[in-house]
Amino acid sequence: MEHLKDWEILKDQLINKDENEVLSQFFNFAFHHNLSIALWRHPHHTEKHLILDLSGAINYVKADLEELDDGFILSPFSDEGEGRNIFIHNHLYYNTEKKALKTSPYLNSEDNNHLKLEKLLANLGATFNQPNGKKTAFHTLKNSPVSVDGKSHYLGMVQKAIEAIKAGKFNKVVPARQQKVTLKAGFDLIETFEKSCQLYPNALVSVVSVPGIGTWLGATPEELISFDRSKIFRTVALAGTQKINDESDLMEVAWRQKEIEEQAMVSRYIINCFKKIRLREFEEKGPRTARAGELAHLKTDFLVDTVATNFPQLATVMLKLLHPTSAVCGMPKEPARQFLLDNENFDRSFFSGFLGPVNMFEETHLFVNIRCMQLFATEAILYAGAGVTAISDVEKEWEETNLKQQTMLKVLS
Ligand SMILES: C=C(O[C@@H]1C=C(C(=O)O)C=C[C@H]1O)C(=O)O
Repeated sequence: MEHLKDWEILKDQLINKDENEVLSQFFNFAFHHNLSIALWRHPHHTEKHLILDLSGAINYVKADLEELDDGFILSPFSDEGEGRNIFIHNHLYYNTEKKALKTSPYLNSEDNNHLKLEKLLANLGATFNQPNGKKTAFHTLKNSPVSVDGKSHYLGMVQKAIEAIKAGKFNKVVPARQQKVTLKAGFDLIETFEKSCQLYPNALVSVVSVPGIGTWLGATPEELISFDRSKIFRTVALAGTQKINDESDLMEVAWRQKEIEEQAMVSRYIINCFKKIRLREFEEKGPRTARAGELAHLKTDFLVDTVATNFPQLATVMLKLLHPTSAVCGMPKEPARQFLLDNENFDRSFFSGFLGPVNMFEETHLFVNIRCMQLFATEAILYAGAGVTAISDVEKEWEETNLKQQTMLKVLS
């Protein structure tokens, strides 16, 4: 195949280049050719994965994991009609440690796209021949959302939530808010991604950029579901927040009743989902304290052997039941979601949705999209929510959203 030859040349060009420059060139290429691109680094790992979708289309899919090819999924908080999930195909894969490039079998097929793809690959080769020097380009929406409510609106909403809980409408709700930040003059997407990787080793750090949809960057500590090569399913109950510093000993962190109950609700929610599908054999570990940058959370791990339980579609089934979890929406789910729709005054879009690699090297790792921001040409919108229960204090919940937004403010500074 002709293009494989091009590909080998490209590989030679990449091998001696600076890592950030290579990543930046991939984004510039995606921007100029209107292609979707995703870059991510797993928690506790150093290698970075990048995929490029050469189809030039926005692919909307259902989150049926068994049906999907290998790629990266980006899903909104609210998926009313289902099928609003965006899928980035793994047509082209780059790994920073192996310096390896892999093309999908799709590229070798003789279909109509073949010539277009060959041309794109040749162009990509040319991109790497040019000196970079410029900032990284990325897809943006023209207008950033206009309404960003301030503190008084948030405090009012939390107060209203507490009253609704006391009136028995629901047990917990997670009101969120936006914060608009002007990007500093020298802002660079790849440098910001790198800084996030360094600051947040326990997080899934990712950047996703899709034409007509925009660009999201985040460092999330919250795994929604994972399904690995040994067919083990995992999920976590993560909630309760307090500030810690770099030297804090996690064993020494003490929790108040409010956080203990709040997190127990998330655990109960997961166990109820298992009950609904009559799954009795699951392992539960925790809760214990987990670090997310300068924040501590309470975390319980759940694990299921899908071979032993004979439940190969567990990940897809649980994904539908779990999302949006009571960690980012509330409990029970429906009245909490309705409260958020009625009171938040903004579209959460992909905030508190989920994202991550699907069927990549036979593994799927989906995370809740928190500690993230939506990037525009000159500004970013940061998002954060806080879990409200009957014994919440309005000022403390506001402060908690500030602490969570610090995660991204720190990488922008
Ligand atoms: C909603 C967010 O985080 C979630 C809510 C938490 C809480 O209420 O204590 C803690 C961790 C996350 O599950 C966020 O970061 O915006």
